[in-house]
Amino acid sequence: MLELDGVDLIYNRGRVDEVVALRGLSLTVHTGQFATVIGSNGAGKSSVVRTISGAARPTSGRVRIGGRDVTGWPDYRRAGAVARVFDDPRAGSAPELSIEDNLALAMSRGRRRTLRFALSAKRRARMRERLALLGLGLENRLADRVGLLSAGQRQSLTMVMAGLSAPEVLLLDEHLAALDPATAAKVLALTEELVRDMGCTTLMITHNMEHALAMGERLLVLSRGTVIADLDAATKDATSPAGLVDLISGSGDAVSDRLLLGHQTEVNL
Ligand SMILES: Nc1ncnc2c1ncn2[C@@H]1O[C@H](COP(=O)(O)OP(=O)(O)OP(=O)(O)O)[C@@H](O)[C@H]1O
Repeated sequence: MLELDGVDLIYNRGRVDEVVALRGLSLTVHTGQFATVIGSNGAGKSSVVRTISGAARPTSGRVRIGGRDVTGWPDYRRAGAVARVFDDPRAGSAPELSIEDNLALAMSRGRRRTLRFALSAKRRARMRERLALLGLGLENRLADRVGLLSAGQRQSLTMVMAGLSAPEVLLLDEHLAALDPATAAKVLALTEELVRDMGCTTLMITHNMEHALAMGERLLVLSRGTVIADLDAATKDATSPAGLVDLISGSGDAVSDRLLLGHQTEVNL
């Protein structure tokens, strides 16, 4: 279970350029629940992700993972509990290392295990099995350097790597944003499968209203650093992109171009 309790995050506190990115944000995401998060530019989506991953420390409030208070834990200490997939497909893997070595590192992430342990025959079989799920043939290219892969292949690999580290919380931080629409659709389908397979608590940040509505069983709408709407599966199913636009603009936030563009791109496909 992931819990944020009265979290404030203030950047540049006490300076003229002070920004309140999160204000009194409280949120409970139950174990295994898959929630999507949407909001306009500057709503606080990245700040939520950074607060959970440990990249940013809240100014006040608590963060708990699996009942443990991790508020004061830096990101490296949370590595075994939290996996984050970034928008940049290059960010999650080492280009000079082989697919196999990248996966081995992912398996040992946050644990006291050596690379040799990670490369046992059993582990290699598990890698192959996971890669085969992608349907990209990567299971037969274990020795290839990751730098040779396309953006979509690399982001898919990053997703598999995130799963291998067996995190309690998976943060998908606009992980489709840099992919072309066709590749994004493939990685999206894969996301659904991997998240189900991993069974971990998942937050997927997106600018794409269709994706926010279609994925997961809960939708959180952020505005000005707080949750302004928390839709359960049934309400989400009954909500249209136009309804989401109304929710966001009703909160006083401008509906950013990226939200609208994402919507139109999907509609035109
Ligand atoms: N490192 C930082 N220093 C100062 N202000 C910041 C910093 N990071 C974010 N902010 C500000 O905090 C607020 C929330 O930003 P955040 O990046 O969390 O929003 P977001 O919803 O992810 O936006 P976007 O969709 O545009 O990426 C914004 O006003 C932003 O300008």
